[in-house]
Amino acid sequence: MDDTTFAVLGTGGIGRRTLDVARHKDGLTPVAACDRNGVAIDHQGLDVDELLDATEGNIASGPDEASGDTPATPTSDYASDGGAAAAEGATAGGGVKQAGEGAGIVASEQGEPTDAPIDDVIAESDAIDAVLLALPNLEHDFIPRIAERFADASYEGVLVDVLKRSRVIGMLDDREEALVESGITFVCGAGATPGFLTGAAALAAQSFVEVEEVKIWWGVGLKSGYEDNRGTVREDIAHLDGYDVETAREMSEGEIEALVDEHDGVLEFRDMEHADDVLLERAGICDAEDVTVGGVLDVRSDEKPTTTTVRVTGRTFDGERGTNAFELDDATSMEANVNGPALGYLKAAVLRNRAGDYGVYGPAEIMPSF
Ligand SMILES: NC(=O)c1ccc[n+]([C@@H]2O[C@H](COP(=O)([O-])OP(=O)(O)OC[C@H]3O[C@@H](n4cnc5c(N)ncnc54)[C@H](O)[C@@H]3O)[C@@H](O)[C@H]2O)c1
Repeated sequence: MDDTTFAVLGTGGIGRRTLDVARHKDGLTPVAACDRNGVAIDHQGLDVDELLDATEGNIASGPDEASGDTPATPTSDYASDGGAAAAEGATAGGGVKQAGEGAGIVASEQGEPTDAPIDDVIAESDAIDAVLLALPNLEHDFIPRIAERFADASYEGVLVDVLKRSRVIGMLDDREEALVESGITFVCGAGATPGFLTGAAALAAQSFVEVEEVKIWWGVGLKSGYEDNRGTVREDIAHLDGYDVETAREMSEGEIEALVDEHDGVLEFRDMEHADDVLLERAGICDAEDVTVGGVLDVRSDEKPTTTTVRVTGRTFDGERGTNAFELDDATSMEANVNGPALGYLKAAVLRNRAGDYGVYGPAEIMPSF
């Protein structure tokens, strides 16, 4: 495969690791990255070492009145900051400011401050083969609206997101005509779950002619990465009983810490609204209602609190009933399991895009078909 130029929107916990992991994949050149305050663009290739050093413990995840994109609907883009309200003025790792002017990418020699980071990347998108969206999605239509903006600019290339919630997929489908017209191949939900584990379920289903049940159970230990993964933790809280995206978005950092304390740092989730269900249904593998997703997040230990597994139960053509299981090693981190697959799906999508295959795909569709 020829060299692929790519951009990362959002350089928080996930986006920073995307740049890091991409160095270990063949033929990927990062040419643009942005966060809520700034943008870095170099068509010859960004200096990833310098960018990662400058943003270590300094990811601009908190809100900043002057920041964000030039929003079509200001409240939505503001809300999509990961909502880390009380991170304003907070310091992390070596006392580097996390919010306000000077936070995030603008601390890099390659970064420029901007009021419209995403538009700045779109303006350069003629020379960008693929874009990975590592943005928070506390506003359901945030990522679909960004896809629309790329289509409005007649972008021809790949978009990949790592979103989690089922209902976003329908919003992308609603925009599919515009995406196809523009020449966009969009792979949605291409992180770990959904993403890697959805793809694993699609593969595990190949033994069967009828799938009865898919059970996804994940474990994440985040002690060392908690500061750098606040967006992810906040979005996960929205899946707890008694919480939703609105309440999670409004919580102050202190309230989040109190909630984490109440649970001794360990949050357990059952029946999460994760898009694995609709993504498996759209690939024809099973009904969405036959998929359950849950897991355990420990923000006080790097050890995974439980082993991540995918179990697919079904019937074979010759009348047997069985369960195929896929298990991740406890030594593999959440970041490794989101970014390896996200970049893998990105590369697969570039091949499709170059073949003229446009539209919205889920991770289970870029696998053997059912
Ligand atoms: N599918 C999976 O398995 C999986 C796993 C982990 C995280 N995620 C998702 O990844 C996403 C990112 O999580 P994170 O922990 O990296 O979040 P984060 O809060 O650490 O980082 C978010 C980044 O987006 C930037 N940003 C926010 N609003 C912006 C805007 N309007 N314009 C430009 N940049 C903006 C911030 O400055 C920051 O750099 C979340 O939606 C999370 O749910 C998915």
